[in-house]
Amino acid sequence: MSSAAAPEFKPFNLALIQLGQVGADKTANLKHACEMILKAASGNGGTKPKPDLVVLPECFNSPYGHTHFPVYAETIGYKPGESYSVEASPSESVKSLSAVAKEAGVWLLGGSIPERDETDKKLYNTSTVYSPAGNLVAIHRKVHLFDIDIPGKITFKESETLTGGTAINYFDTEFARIGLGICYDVRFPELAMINARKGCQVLIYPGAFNLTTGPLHWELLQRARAIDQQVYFSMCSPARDLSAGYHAWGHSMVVDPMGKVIAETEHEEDIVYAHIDPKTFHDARAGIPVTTQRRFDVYPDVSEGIAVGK
Ligand SMILES: O=C(O)CCC(=O)C(=O)O
Repeated sequence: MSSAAAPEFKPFNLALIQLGQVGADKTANLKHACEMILKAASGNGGTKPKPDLVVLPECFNSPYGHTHFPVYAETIGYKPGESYSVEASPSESVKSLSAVAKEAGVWLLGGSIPERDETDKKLYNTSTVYSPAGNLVAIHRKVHLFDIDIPGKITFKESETLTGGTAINYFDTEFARIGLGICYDVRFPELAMINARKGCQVLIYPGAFNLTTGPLHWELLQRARAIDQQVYFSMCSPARDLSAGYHAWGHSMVVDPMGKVIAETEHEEDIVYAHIDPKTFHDARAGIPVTTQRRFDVYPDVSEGIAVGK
């Protein structure tokens, strides 16, 4: 995490892994995720450009549901601003993701996993991010917990076992500043707004919408966040598994700063590739200059005084 000026936005290639086969066996889930990361990083065996950044979905190492979180939770022990040793990490998932990021030579946004904090004894839904050298460089704990009740359709209560994170997070690469969020976080424009104002050119949220809200809101919310912040916006979902307790919508996608969906898949396991072009970002902001037309004399700047990553 850096509070310095954002890196110059350069073209890069992104790959989203819409991961399937997420079952009860965590070691098998991790093994499959690592195989798919290597496949994505190879550009699908050379048919696609090698990605600079690879992304996994929300809750990729365990079944999704509040009863599973305490069973699968791992201690990570990452503290922003402090050095972190992957070798000494108590987390099997951190060790595996670090090793595969290094082997593949890519930035890796490792979806999210249930995390147990040994200090406050609480559980979080946490993303971890790795550099191509395999260093753990950032985490994001889902801020807004998925507690909804649509009678006859879907009732879900993450807060039965999870606690919401208290920080807004991004990470810097040599090609962009990337803002983080997880799934339900997309419904809260303030989070995206703050990261965009802090210089993020790209926002990526691992997510797992469902068959009720997915068809209505998954694409709409991403296009809304892309347009209102004039950033690239992307969400990476698990594949749909109708034999699992939670049925994910799938449709992992990438939206450009004009709100155009530039890459998308259906609901099976797949890898979505996208080329991220800063020209679209600069053209959107030059042509529709809302980023310089804000009226902070009429309403407050929500990013004012927010320390990202703290
Ligand atoms: O916001 C939604 O409709 C779905 C959110 C969700 O599935 C999640 O936060 O995990």
